[in-house]
Amino acid sequence: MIALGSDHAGFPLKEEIRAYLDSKGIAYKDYGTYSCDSVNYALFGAKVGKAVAVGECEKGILCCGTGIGISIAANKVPGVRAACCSDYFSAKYTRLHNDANILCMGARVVGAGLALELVDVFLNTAFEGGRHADRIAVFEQIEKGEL
Ligand SMILES: O=C(CO)[C@H](O)[C@H](O)COP(=O)(O)O
Repeated sequence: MIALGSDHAGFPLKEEIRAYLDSKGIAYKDYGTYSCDSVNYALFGAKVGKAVAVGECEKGILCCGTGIGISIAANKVPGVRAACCSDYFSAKYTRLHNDANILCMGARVVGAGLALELVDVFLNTAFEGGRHADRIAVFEQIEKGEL
């Protein structure tokens, strides 16, 4: 299950992604927003972040204007590793090396064609583990205030 979310600026891109997931038969839960009416992106970053952190959804996809604000919000939720990406290499390597669990994109940055390529590689690339797992383990220590 994929958690989807956006603010008003990201809403049109979220709708493109929703249609793409439908066409691929990939299950998702849409946490809003549901129109172009102005909203606060942090609320939707938090909703999707929590859904992923508690295991309700395996991964998340978030869109705002830049992808940055909504990624900052999602990353405040312990257990979330949200990556704001606008190129293929980063979307691939944030899975391979960072085990990112939320992909964030800016609807005012990337077109729908590129965004769907990023979604595809993000959802279909496995974490490499090994030396990268040791590095990810430090995130948890930071979250617990141990570092
Ligand atoms: O990108 C964003 C946050 O990082 C927001 O989508 C953006 O700030 C919204 O701007 P506006 O209210 O002018 O539509």
